[in-house]
Amino acid sequence: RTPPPCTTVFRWNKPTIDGTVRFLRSPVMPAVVLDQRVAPFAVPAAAEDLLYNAGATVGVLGGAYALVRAFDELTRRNILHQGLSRKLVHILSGLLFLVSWPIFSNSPKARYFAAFVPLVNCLRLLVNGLSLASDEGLIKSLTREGDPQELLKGPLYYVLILIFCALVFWRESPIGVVSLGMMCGGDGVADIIGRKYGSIKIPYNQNKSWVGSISMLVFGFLVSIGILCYYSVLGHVQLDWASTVPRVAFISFVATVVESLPITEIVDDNISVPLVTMAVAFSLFSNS
Ligand SMILES: Nc1ccn([C@@H]2O[C@H](COP(=O)(O)OP(=O)(O)OP(=O)(O)O)[C@@H](O)[C@H]2O)c(=O)n1
Ligand SMILES: C/C(=C\CO)CCC[C@H](C)CCC[C@H](C)CCCC(C)C
Repeated sequence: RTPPPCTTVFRWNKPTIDGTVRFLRSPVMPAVVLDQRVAPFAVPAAAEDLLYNAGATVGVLGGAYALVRAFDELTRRNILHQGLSRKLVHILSGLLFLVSWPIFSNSPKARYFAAFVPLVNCLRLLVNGLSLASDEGLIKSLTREGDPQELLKGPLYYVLILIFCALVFWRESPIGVVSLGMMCGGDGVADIIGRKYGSIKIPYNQNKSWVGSISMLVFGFLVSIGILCYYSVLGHVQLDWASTVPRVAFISFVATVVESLPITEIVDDNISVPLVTMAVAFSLFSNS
């Protein structure tokens, strides 16, 4: 069948939802105009979409592996303390995962390809946490004391939240973005700043400090707004910023209060912070 006579802005074969191989001008990538009448052959869009997303998954998996290995190496060489390395992996993994979401296609199935990355890491954590294997680099860069069973707590909850946000909220909703912004960006920075400068403790929790909580509030808010701007520029979300900014600020405040509570012994921050953030964000954004 002769392809329709039309001119298309070519964007690296990023297929679209309705099955046509229609290309969108990207604010990020250079655009090349291609006349489909001279296209050498047409690959079914579904197959092209699958190959495209599979490639993106492999690339992001490689990035995840490289990130953990890099911090393992920095810890081995005593360039970074193990605790700081763990927190930096905590911050960067989730935020870079969010940054990677627009790489995937516009297909409704793209979120499953993205979620496969934290799923693979979830299996790595389970296998090593149950001592069925022993990836010393993984254990050293993701645990406080080098105990493999630590992988089955904070890190495991962390990747499960990444999977949940990718599948349930994906790029179209600010809820997943803000939840991960507060869990990864906010909580991670609270630890780093709080440990170093947190001499004035919070009255109701002597393990947390004012400067740590304020750092979480500010950094978590800025990261969430930054990622939402990034998604907005790429066309994944359309937000009324006049109402979005105060809503994200309020959500960040609530998440920070929850993180400051003396409940770590009962529920891990990697569960309480994102779940409360999701609940508040859902109530504030679901009617918009
Ligand atoms: N609002 C906060 C949060 C953390 N901290 C500092 O960071 C340390 C670790 O914080 P916490 O969030 O409890 O870390 P964990 O979640 O237990 O650490 P991990 O993520 O490594 O499990 C605290 O003891 C404290 O010194 C702080 O001062 N103020
Ligand atoms: C130590 C951590 C949490 C405890 O508070 C972080 C655990 C990190 C995971 C094991 C690795 C997760 C990788 C991401 C799913 C994907 C990152 C992709 C990006 C391109 C680097």
